[in-house]
Amino acid sequence: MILLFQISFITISWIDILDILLVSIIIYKLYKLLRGSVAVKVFIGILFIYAFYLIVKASGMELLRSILGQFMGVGVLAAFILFQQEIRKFLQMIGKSTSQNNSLIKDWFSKGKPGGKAELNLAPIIDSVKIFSQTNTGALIVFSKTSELRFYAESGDILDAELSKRLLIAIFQKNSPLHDGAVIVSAGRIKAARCIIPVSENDKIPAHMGLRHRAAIGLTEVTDAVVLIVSEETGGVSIAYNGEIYYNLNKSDIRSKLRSFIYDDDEQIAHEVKNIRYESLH
Ligand SMILES: Nc1ncnc2c1ncn2[C@@H]1O[C@H](COP(=O)(O)OP(=O)(O)OP(=O)(O)O)[C@@H](O)[C@H]1O
Repeated sequence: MILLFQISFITISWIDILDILLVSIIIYKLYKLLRGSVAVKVFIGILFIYAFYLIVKASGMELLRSILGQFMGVGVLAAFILFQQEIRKFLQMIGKSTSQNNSLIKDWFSKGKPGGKAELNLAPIIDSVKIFSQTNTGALIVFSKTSELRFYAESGDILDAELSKRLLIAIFQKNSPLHDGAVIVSAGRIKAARCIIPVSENDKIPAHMGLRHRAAIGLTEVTDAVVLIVSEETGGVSIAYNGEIYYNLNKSDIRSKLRSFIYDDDEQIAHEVKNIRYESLH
């Protein structure tokens, strides 16, 4: 092992630095994920007990070490049961960044080749959203990017139908059996309707945003999907992406936001477009 430096009797190597760095990143990511939820208190409690266990172990207190050791063994199992949802979110977050990197590599290789990315026809979406907004019809439309979102599509009814204004209007009509939940659009087709998507637990989401908006934000926290929301209450149109929500959008904002987020095009410029109400939830 390559020795880096020594502080009294402790020798520190590059591996130790890397080890500390990786553990700090994992703890920070976990804390960020749990922040605002009840689980954060349990997480901090476990961290304290573990730190205490390490001190007891290093100081050679055998009896206390063996008691705490037993507790830590059961504690790991208990943590898996207690944090089921958070662990799933954490793994989904890792999966999200991995699939984004894969798509970057794919895009890089497909540069210049025609048909690298399927072109989505935005006209039926913009036209139907205009009608939903004018008639105060609630709608939740998910656009998949690198993942087909099969898991979420299967929570609803699979349609695999051509994307059209008429079909979108028929689905979200208040007396339609498919109007509840989200529609998933993937590869330019309506994959499924009545889908259940994960609800965000972010406590920075304004109180006036209900479950429809929370679910839209929630899905974009764990996938790279873009979600369009029409409020049943106000007719207002919002777009959620990457855990953030952009609201009170007009027709041209909707078009430009959808374009920039779905095709990762001019994302930064779109961020700075004036008059767009943007809620930073991070
Ligand atoms: N987890 C979910 N997945 C998919 N759809 C959901 C989910 N939770 C709620 N919804 C949809 O949102 C509707 C309820 O919306 P709610 O009124 O609570 O939200 P909201 O954000 O206040 O929207 P609105 O402004 O339209 O009232 C449900 O009827 C359902 O269609």
